[in-house]
Amino acid sequence: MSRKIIRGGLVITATEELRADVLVDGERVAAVAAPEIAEQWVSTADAVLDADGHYVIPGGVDVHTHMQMPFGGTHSSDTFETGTRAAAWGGTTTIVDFAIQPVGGSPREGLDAWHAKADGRCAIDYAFHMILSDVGDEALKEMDTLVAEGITSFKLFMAYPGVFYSDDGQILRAMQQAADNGALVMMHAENGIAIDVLVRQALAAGRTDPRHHAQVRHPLLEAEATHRAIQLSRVAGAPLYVVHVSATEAVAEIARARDGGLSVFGETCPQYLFLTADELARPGFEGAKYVCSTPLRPADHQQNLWRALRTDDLSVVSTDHCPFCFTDQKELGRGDFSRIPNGIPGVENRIDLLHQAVVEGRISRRRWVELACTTPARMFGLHPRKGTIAPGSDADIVIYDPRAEHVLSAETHYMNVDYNAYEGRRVTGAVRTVLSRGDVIVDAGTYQGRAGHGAFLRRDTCQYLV
Ligand SMILES: NC(=O)NCCC(=O)O
Ligand SMILES: [Zn+2]
Ligand SMILES: [Zn+2]
Repeated sequence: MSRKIIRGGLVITATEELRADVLVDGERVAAVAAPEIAEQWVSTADAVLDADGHYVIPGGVDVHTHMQMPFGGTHSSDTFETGTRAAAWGGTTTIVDFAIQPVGGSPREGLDAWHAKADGRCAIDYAFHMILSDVGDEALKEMDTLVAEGITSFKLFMAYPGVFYSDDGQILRAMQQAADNGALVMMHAENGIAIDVLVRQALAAGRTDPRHHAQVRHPLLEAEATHRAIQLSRVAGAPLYVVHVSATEAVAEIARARDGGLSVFGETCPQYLFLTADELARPGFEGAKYVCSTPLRPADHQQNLWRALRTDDLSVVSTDHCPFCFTDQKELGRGDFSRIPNGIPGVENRIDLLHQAVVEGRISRRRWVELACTTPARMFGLHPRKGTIAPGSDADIVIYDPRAEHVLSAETHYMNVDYNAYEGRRVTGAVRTVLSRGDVIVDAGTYQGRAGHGAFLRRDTCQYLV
């Protein structure tokens, strides 16, 4: 087993920042100690990684990705191989992707299909949530078995009628099951029935461009669904995690629930923090690159999202990485915005974008780590194995250069998609070295990882529940 020392860096976790060295023994962190104490490790080490002038942070945990996901007549363009490699380049060492129960099929079929896609192909460790798209007696029973297998969270959709949509009765039943088996229900909270009416009206009136995507997906329809999901979860006695929150009015619903002592949690994504609905109105069909749901919002929503991240009304920043190429996939919705495959790429850019928020004074360094690594790991039953740097944790570690500048671009990114949503944006801070379970997989611009290094993680249940 190889012993490595990471020397001279500033170790940042969600709770502290300290000048310390980190001893890695095999796949795990063996010790974190002051440099004078760590001095004695040097003679027994196989490698010393110099982190002078760098931050030493836990590897990122991205709990919302969609690799190779069937959607809108196509598949998201990153495979587990390309997507996890890109994640590694961007300092993320764990993803939790969404397996999908096929309509008319069982969650088990969905899980088997996702294992087949991911097994032997991932560069970093991975786990699955399960999307329930056909809630019935059998699927509800299977939830219990899946929890026992480490699939401890289930996403339901109040949007996309005819695709993933569940009605309120199905949602309530799934929540009741989760209240019994300890699973966490994740909600795509948009009123899909009302949205579909507005979509039909817009198309009939000839409003077919990408910018109408955000207009029909009204903030109040996000807020209404968020409110309804919270009330259903109260009736069921189950906790609730609302994914990709973008609207001020939806944040207010979550804040009110949390102030009332409910186990309700919110996630947002970099696209809602750094991009606005103006992107959808780009010339020609360019706006299609920015079609995702919930949609990008007008600029005034952003300051509320940032504030909610500071007050913990929003607790996690994930990417909802769901890439579709502009040239041949987004194209499917030319002339009808409702046919544009929904999703934005970002798994490679999250750590850098959030660091930019540190540089700009929006969040602290510890909050950066908490939002991107520690809380997602705790929320989804992966902590303390993932999301922190402590004796016994997996040695998933990023050595981060806080001063290096670089420009986000499709020319240089590793995601398998032909555009970057943040094209041309200059950021301060860059990943230098990435360790995944003790192995160096990225170092100084070279990739040393391999498909199949990443292992499937059986997760515990959410650690925020009382
Ligand atoms: N978010 C999005 O636009 N696409 C991925 C599917 C989902 O998360 O709803
Ligand atoms: Zn969603
Ligand atoms: Zn998603």
